[in-house]
Formats: sequence, structure tokens, C-alpha cells
Amino acid sequence: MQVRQSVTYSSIDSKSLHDWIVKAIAKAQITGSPILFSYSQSWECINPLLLLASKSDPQQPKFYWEQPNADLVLAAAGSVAEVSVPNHDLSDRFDCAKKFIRTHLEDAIIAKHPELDLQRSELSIHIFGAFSFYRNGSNPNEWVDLAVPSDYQSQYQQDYQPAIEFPTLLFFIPRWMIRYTQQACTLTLNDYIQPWDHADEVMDRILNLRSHLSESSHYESPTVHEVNKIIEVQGQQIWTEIVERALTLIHQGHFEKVVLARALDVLADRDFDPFQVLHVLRCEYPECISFLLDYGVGKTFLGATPEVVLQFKAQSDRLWLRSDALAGSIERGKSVQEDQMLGELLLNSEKDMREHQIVIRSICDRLQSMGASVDPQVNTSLLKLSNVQHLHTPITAQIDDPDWLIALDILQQLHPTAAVGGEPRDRAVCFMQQWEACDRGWYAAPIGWLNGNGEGTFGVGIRAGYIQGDRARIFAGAGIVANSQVENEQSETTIKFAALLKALGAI
Ligand SMILES: C=C(O[C@H]1C=CC=C(C(=O)O)[C@@H]1O)C(=O)O
Repeated sequence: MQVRQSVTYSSIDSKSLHDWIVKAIAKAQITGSPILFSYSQSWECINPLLLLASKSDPQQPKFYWEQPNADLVLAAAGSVAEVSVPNHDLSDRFDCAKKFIRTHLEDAIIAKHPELDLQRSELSIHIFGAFSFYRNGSNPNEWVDLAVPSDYQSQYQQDYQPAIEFPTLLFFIPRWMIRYTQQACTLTLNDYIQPWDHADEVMDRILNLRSHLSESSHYESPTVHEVNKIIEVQGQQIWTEIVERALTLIHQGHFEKVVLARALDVLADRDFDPFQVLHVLRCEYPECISFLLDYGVGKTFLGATPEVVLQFKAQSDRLWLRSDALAGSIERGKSVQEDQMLGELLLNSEKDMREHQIVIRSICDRLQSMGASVDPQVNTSLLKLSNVQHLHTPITAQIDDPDWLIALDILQQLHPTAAVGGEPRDRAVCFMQQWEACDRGWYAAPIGWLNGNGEGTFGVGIRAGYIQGDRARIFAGAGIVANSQVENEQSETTIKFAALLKALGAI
């Protein structure tokens, strides 16, 4: 990927910026604590992904989000504040996320270039991050009847400890962010201002960063790698046995549905370039959200997800909510006729509709349990992606609450939906945690952004994987219900893997 990046910017109003900084220092002195300061101006940017690739330091956190159907691209790097909850920490991660947001956004000063054509209420500090699939401290031994036999554990699981460990919560406020829509492109620079800071020094810090971003740059992807090995982490035979075991438990009434994932390790002769991989995904899957999260330690989680677990927007004392029910899959046809025939087959499949209805029901029940009123109008249609088609039902709801941070409680309640967990959830998740050989990490978990205006979107981290140097671990899961056929579920996951395998240059 060798593309010239040319960036220009409108001339900054130094006087106005200086005045804002003086105000922020005065506020920091009055409160006796640092103040988050955010400055936005219009920006001209040809390609935010290239800007991120060329201007971010490998040690810095980075986030990229491209959602064509919402006309939104966000690219951000660096960190002025972050919170992470490691695996062994038993704190409530959703509570930690809420505290983090409150602490940092409460007294923040939000400033803008006088010529930026946006209301101050439209500007906001954005926070990016992800949760892991499993909550910390969850106990997989809760139901002995779902437990794995000890010989299975020793035989298959010990070699497959996660190669890459991700925290159960990671949220960060970036040092800079590009927000790109068809109408406008804005650059936001964030800084923490201390009571003892001098306005001129803060000005220098902000202007230096802006100049760095505005210098024309050039990004050249590292030499093209070659994939030399693909390893099925658990072995196909074992996955088949797990699906059979799940089917037995479904027939015995232990649960109705469980979503079981396979993982592949893809090894190359040199390092993968995550930006290049994401670039392929964003071109191939424009109906999906392309995302990348790298928390600055050489590990990147990326993918192109067709599924939103929660989108929210605060308006007065009300929060508008949307969640996707996505479950039931079939391949794409080689001709228009075959494709239509396969689509009809999926829409009329009793097994797939049942699998899908379980997801709709579980999302609606959980929204209602939080006090939300769910819109009764639900329409199921086909979502066609390059490699696969799905049954898709968007669910919308509203909740009256003056505190938009209730969105995080709702997210906690929704995750994992029955599209990536199962039903009843606790039993299904207990089974998955014990039988799947490798930790899901951030796979199939919420990843996304929110801002201080009470808006946010969290996608489900599927069609995704981790990249660390010359190795990648990718995941694909399938919902198992009564009447699922093991071979069909296996081929469904193979079709789903194709997205990442292609982007990694493995097929
Ligand atoms: C769990 C995955 O897909 C979910 C989303 C859509 C369709 C699914 C299915 O048909 O099984 C899965 O529930 C995955 O891609 O890893």
C-alpha cells in the first residue's frame, strides 16, 4: 500500500486557542486538578486509514472505525487517559468504564476553531475501546454436568493457552482523532492541562502535534509477506466432537442454543501489516463496520463486523437504542439465480429461523428487563455480504433516563447476545468456556466508541482476529440448535473464515 497522503488544514486562530488554554489553566487552578482540554478544527484528509498508518507511533494505542451505512469514519491515536482491567482483576469492568467516563469528561473544556461550522453541542470527546468476551472471574465450574472430562483438558487444552492476552476492558481517550463524514472532516486534539501549566507551553504541544499531522507523508506497507502455515487451533476432529456433545446437551434440555467457535493460527514469513489487512477488509465488506484496535504493545485486534450489539443516542432525557439480531447463515450463490435461491432457502429454513428467533427474543427480553420499550415493528431480511448471507433483524427501543451512561448497563445486559453466546446464556457460556480450547479474548465481544454527548456504537467483534508480528489468530463461530448438522456448521465457519484469510493473503 503505497499512497501519498496529502493533508492541509485551515489556518488556526492562535488568539482563540490561547484564550481557551488560559481558561482551562484557570479552571485547573480553581479545581486543583488536571483538566481535559479538547480542541477541534476542520481538516482536509484524503484517507483517514492512511493518516493513522503513517502518523501513529507503534507504541501508541490506535483505533479505526469505518461504518459506511452511518457515513462515519473515526481514526484516532495516542492516549491522554486510559483504563484497562486485566484478566485477573475482579473489578466490575462496566462500572470501571463508567467511572472512567465520568472522571475524565465531567470538567472537560471543549473548544473549537472559530471558523469550524459546528455547534459546540455537536462537538464531543470520544472514547474508544473494547471488552473481552468473558467477564473477569467468571466461574466455568458452575455446572458440573457441562464440564469437560479431565483427560480432554489435559490432552487438548494445555497447549492452547492464548498466545495473545487482551484485558477484559480497555478504554482510552486519544491524543488526536479524525472524524470523517461526507459533509465534513474534523480534527480533534486532546490534552490534559495541569494547574501549573503555562499557556505558551500548552500551545506549543498542541501546535506541534497539529503540524506533525499536517506534514505531508507517505506510507509504504512493509514488504509483502507470504503465509506459510495455517493451524487449526483445536483440530477439526475435536471441534466436531464438541458440536456433537453440544447437540446431546441440547436434546437433553440443558440449553436451546450455543455458539461454538473455531480458531485458526495463520503464520507468515514476516510481519503482517494490520493496516493493509484492514484496507482489504474495508474494500471487500462495505456493508460491515471495519475496525482496528491496537493498544500499543504490538498487538492488534481487527475485523469487519456485520453486527452491532448496541448503538445509542441521547436526546433530552431519553436514550434511543438499536441492536442487531443476526443469526442464520448460508453461502452466496455463483449466479444471481443461485444466490436468490439460497436466500429463499435461508428465509424458509425452519432451523435457521428458530436460531434467529432465539436471538430476537433474547435481545428484546434483555432490553425490556432494563426498562426499555422495544418498538414492536420487527422486519427480518437478508443481509448479503461478499462471502455469506445472514438473517438480519434490527431491533430499536427507547429508554427514559436522564443519565445516558445507562447505555453501558444495557450493553452489559445484552452481551453476549444469543448470536455469539447462547440460550439460556449462563449455561451456554459455561459450556463454551470449558470446551472451546482457546480463549476468545475480544472475539465476539463489544468493541466501539462513545462520546460525551451520549452517542456511541459497539459492534460485535466477529469476522475478526488478532495480529501480533508474523502470526494471526482468527475466529469463526456457528450457532448450534436442535437439528444442526455438524458438517454444515463446519462449512459455515469455513465460509466465515474466508474474509480474514483473504485479507491476510492466506487464500
Ligand atoms: C459467531 C459468528 O457469527 C454469528 C453471527 C451471524 C451468524 C451466525 C450464525 O449463523 O451462526 C452467528 O450467530 C461468527 O462469525 O464468528
